Amino acid sequence: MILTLTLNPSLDRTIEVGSLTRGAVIRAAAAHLDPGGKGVNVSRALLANQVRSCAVIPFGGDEGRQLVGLLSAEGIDMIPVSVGGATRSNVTLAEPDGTVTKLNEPGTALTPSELDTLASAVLGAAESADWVVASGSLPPGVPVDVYAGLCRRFAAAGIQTAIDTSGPALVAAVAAGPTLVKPNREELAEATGTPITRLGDVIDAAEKLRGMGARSVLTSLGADGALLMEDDRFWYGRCPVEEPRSSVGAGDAMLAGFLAAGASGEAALAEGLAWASAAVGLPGSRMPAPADIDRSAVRISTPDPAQPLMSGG
Ligand SMILES: Nc1ncnc2c1ncn2[C@@H]1O[C@H](COP(=O)(O)OP(=O)(O)OP(=O)(O)O)[C@@H](O)[C@H]1O
Ligand SMILES: O=P(O)(O)OC[C@@]1(O)O[C@H](CO)[C@@H](O)[C@@H]1O
Repeated sequence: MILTLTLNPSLDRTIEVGSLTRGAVIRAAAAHLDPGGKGVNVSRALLANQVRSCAVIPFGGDEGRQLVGLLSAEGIDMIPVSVGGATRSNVTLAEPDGTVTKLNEPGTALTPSELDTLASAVLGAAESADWVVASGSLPPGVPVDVYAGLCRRFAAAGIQTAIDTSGPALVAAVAAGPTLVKPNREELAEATGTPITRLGDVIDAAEKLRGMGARSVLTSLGADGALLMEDDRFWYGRCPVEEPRSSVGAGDAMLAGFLAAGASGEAALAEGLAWASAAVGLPGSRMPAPADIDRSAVRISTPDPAQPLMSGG
């Protein structure tokens, strides 16, 4: 079973627009509402592919009740912890060429006692978990070492941990020795203080992150694919998408596919890439089901360190 913790979940509203013009009234072509937050998405992708998972989330206000309702309707196994503040809403503006612009609210603060309740819920449920995935930003006021503290407790109990966060929370968690981290290009550059413009920079920075404490590093590189580094070995892969619709949640789908396939080596990287590109071809932050996933387009190759990275970050 894979347990996920999302301290800052969201209602994800995706609005499809023809183009973006600042200051204009833009008439939307379509809109979608999805349950959101990085760990929530990992659980949704796992459920869609019949892999057991349980999502721990705080929820509050009308938005929080709506989030729990949407997750219940999807059949997600979850431990919702009621909190005083309202769950945030995040908005994505999606253009026809697949470009997405995201507006993420900060989220509402968790009190120390709410944080304790959430930590107890995770520690209790983790007894029957193979992995604990802690993902996403921290709401205001939550200490930056919260994931680090959990990593240490799980390591002592022999439970594997995967971390997908950014900034100081990522740096603190890495120092606590997680089994796996899943930065994107920007997060890897920030955590290591290294500019990343070529594939060789990703290899060097991932090695640096391993030196800082992470056991394996799965770096997602948008349209440039992903690079997995573990035990001094690395693999690079890509999976082109013919018609990108929304990359929101693609990194979460990648992490879910990677964990579902054993979380190590070329085969797990290939599965993560297949799930991620399937997510990119779907609207909003919809997670791919088996019928959406095409493994035939995945290409794993020896990385050329000089290869420039084309996608942003
Ligand atoms: N335009 C694209 N074409 C092909 N694959 C893509 C594209 N965008 C994303 N991907 C796939 O999705 C993976 C995750 O994308 P990205 O690096 O943007 O993750 P992320 O920043 O963690 O995203 P999120 O936080 O929204 O989940 C990439 O490694 C790649 O495999
Ligand atoms: O603000 P955070 O926590 O960094 O990211 C939140 C978020 O952008 O991540 C998911 C996609 O990965 C979305 O469902 C959600 O809106």
